[in-house]
Amino acid sequence: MKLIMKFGGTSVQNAESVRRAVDIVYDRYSRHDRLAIVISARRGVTDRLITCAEAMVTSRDAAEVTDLVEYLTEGHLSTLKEVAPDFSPEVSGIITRRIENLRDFLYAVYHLRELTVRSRDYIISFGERLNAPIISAALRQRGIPSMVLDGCEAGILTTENHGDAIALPAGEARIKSRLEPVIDHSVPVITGFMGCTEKGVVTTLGRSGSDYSATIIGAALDADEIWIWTDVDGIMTTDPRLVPEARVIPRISYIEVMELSYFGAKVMHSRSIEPAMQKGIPVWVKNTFNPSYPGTVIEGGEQKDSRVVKAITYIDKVAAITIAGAQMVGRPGVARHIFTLLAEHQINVMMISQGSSEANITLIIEANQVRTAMEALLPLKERCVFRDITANEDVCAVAVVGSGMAGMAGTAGRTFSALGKAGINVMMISQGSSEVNISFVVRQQDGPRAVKVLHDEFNLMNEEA
Ligand SMILES: Nc1ncnc2c1ncn2[C@@H]1O[C@H](COP(=O)(O)OP(=O)(O)O)[C@@H](O)[C@H]1O
Ligand SMILES: N[C@@H](CC(=O)OP(=O)(O)O)C(=O)O
Repeated sequence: MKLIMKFGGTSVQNAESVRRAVDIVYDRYSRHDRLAIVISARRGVTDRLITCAEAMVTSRDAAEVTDLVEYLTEGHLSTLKEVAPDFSPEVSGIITRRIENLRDFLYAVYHLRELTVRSRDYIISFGERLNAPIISAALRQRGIPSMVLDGCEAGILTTENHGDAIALPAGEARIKSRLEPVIDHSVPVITGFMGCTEKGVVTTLGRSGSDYSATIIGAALDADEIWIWTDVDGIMTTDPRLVPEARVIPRISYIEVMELSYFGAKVMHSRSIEPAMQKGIPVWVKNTFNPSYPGTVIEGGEQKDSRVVKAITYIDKVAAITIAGAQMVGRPGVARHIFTLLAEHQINVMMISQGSSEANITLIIEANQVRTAMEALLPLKERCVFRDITANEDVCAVAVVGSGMAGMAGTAGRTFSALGKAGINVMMISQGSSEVNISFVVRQQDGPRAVKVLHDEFNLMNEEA
């Protein structure tokens, strides 16, 4: 079978996890599967790269670079020595040179006091670019022929919106022509999270974007299956870190996972489902640390079971922007002005609610975009399009997801009466037109409890509905 396997940050974060990943690849290789491997940066590395790059704009003496270089060198080279001793001299040269290149780039940001979106993407792509040579060497150490390709070399072509780029259909033929001949004789290790524009400028696909890399490649190669290897047994009824009784969902539909990931289920990147869905390729989510467990399969069709609700998600890094004023009532074009300005500033609106009197509109956006959104919209206030604009960062969004709720009365009633009984005040409600989710906003401190209350209400910890 033609199989794409993606290993997330925890699955490649040290020698022990790399060995497990290599065992998994070896198992499929010895069954004569045609394989392409997509890897993430080691856990924590992307965060460190972002912090250091941002610090360079104001840093006093760029001392952060020295710390980062030490951290990256120590972590990567020690793992390399353990998992691929025969290849260590050759590959450590590649890694050291790459770290030097990164260091020079960070110093350039420090001297220029400017971090452009392009530079930021280039810098944060180093997490994957430092890791891929290690995984590939570890495969060769195990007798598996392997080579490294970065996302750009693999043919992933993207839009120019840095930090959250989207794959362009034109990349599909390119990926196919570059990778098909390779997988006949080798197991390529491809850096996740990155692609490039038509002009060859490096872009990144958004946090957790390696899942997306895997499905872009899987779709372009018409893979039989895509396997996402992570640190939990599959997609669960909610984040197990929030509710330890959470249970693995054996089968779930593409649409349901899209909703789950959009509303914060970190286990899959929200855009990663679409390429697989378009080609009808099953995506399995599996645990690197428990590989014999079947995991979750994400497929087409309704995957209806007796349950109306399959999972609850929670996203805490959001903010509510409320725009109010009687002058908006009955006046066409106000919403257009607002959304055009937000789009021009690359602000993604996650939820919208408009009061029936039309005197106010509330938008939920990512918390780190609040300042940009306020600055973008203020000119409308000055032009008296509305009276007032406020931001509330003490909020979080919760979503109840399940395709079974479409056309079934009662889910919203049960959801809100359970929250009411628990004394949780709901500040805003929205239901997607697909009727696969009901999402709502509560105060940040109520979020985890709302998830727990609903997980209990819909009896999600038990196998039977
Ligand atoms: N519904 C869910 N099902 C499974 N995991 C979830 C869910 N919601 C959130 N998570 C979290 O997602 C984590 C896996 O995502 P991530 O840390 O990005 O892994 P990786 O580094 O392998 O890509 C899990 O450890 C879990 O805490
Ligand atoms: N390194 C990227 C991409 C990624 O997909 O990571 P993970 O697979 O660990 O979620 C990030 O941290 O966002």
